[in-house]
Amino acid sequence: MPRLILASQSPRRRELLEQIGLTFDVIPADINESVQAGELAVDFVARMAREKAEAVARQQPDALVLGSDTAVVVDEHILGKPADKADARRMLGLLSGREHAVLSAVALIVPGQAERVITQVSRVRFRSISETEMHAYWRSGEPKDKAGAYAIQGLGAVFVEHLSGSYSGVMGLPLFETARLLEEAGISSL
Ligand SMILES: Cc1cn([C@H]2C[C@H](O)[C@@H](COP(=O)(O)OP(=O)(O)OP(=O)(O)O)O2)c(=O)[nH]c1=O
Repeated sequence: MPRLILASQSPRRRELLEQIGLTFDVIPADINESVQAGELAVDFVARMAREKAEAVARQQPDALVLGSDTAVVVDEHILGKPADKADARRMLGLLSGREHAVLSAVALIVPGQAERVITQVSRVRFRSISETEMHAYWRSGEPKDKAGAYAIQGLGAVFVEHLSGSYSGVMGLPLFETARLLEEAGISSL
């Protein structure tokens, strides 16, 4: 069995990949995560997932490497992780009382093969969030390292009126798409 590496520092991604019974190592990728002028959100997340996988594959040329990226998109805004409390407040204000998209891309590099990327799109509708709740939510510590300043798997679940798409994708690693990529490469969960 070839070695599988998850190119991520995210504890959520590690838990999700463990959920489908895979054995793997974790090596975080250190890349520049800024959006290029005029770049569409779908292109941005796919490029980030690819660049994370490529950065680790350069150090580990014999391994299969998975990279992933998640962004929350509302209107033309791509929301990454909030810089501080004011930024989290801004993001939650944009998400309050309406629907947004969560884009999660996963890239797989297999030695000697063309790189593959799948981008999964979910739609999430939030109820209205009051100013008091935004402050309380920030104080919980949860928004800090999450795209869009919320976590569907945590306290943020109370805002989620409706989800269509992939719960694991919103959390950071779409498992259906990930399993499909790995199966094509000969790694099966079952
Ligand atoms: C929307 C949402 C995001 N998130 C998290 C998943 C990701 O960890 C993070 C998005 O940031 P990313 O920049 O995609 O990932 P990361 O920096 O945490 O990890 P790495 O780049 O090393 O792979 O937000 C949740 O945990 N729950 C949610 O509901």
